[in-house]
Amino acid sequence: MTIRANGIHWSRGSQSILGGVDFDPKPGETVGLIGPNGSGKSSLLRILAGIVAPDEGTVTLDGSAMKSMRRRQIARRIAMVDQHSDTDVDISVQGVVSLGRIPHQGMFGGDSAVDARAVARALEQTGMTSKSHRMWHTLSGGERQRVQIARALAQEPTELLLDEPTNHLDIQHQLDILALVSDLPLTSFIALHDLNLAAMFCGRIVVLREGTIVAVGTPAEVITKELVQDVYNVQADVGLDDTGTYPQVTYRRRRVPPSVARMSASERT
Ligand SMILES: Nc1ncnc2c1ncn2[C@@H]1O[C@H](COP(=O)(O)OP(=O)(O)OP(=O)(O)O)[C@@H](O)[C@H]1O
Repeated sequence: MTIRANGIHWSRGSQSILGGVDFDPKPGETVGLIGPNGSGKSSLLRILAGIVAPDEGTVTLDGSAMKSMRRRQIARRIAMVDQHSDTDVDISVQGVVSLGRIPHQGMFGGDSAVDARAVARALEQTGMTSKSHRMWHTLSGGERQRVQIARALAQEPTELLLDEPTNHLDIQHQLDILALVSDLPLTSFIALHDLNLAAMFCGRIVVLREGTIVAVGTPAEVITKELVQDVYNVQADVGLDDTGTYPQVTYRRRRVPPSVARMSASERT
């Protein structure tokens, strides 16, 4: 068993952000969460991570309600990388990644050899070993992203939640990080905007629109030209990759409406 969402509702003020989300992933599967801006992907990930409590519904971990679990218990299982991880503290790359070990340490610290091995492995997996002594604030955006992923891997979670993990990454690192995550023997939820990467690396795709799930299935079942048109209001062609394994989307360029085309550049901004 793994994380399960049952009838999740979450509102802020008068805005309903998640309106009844049910999802029951298979242990070990890589789930891609896709949907337009503001459709509720980050909110759902934060609820699944136990960071935010839903107004209605429950999240369970191996059948136990997460709200009845202690923070540390949850942190030993679930690691999350959100979109805006940052710190003002003067801390090295190694220091950031070592934070992932805290849930496994008791009052007097943990097994330092086990912790050091987990940190070294996570740095290696994310290609950050050579920068382990650099200070966090000197890193590029993509390097910071990889360090946050290393921190989550050092946590040795059984469930990994990643919110737009490929933001800031060059194409090589996008492919490497998603290949790494999809090969790990853990259940992962990855919010992604890139439908082609979602199709390549996720075993199942969940599509959110305005806080509700509108489609769930394998990439081939879900990523269709009709869905891209319906959910994103974009025309696209959807074929299969060279190996015939997963769908690949080619977007059609939108025609600029004549009224906008006639405007000068300064009027457009
Ligand atoms: N704490 C909050 N208070 C008020 N509104 C919120 C809060 N968190 C999220 N929202 C709103 O909920 C909606 C869903 O936001 P969320 O960040 O979950 O969407 P998303 O699908 O991750 O979007 P994006 O693709 O742009 O990252 C948005 O309209 C957002 O403004």
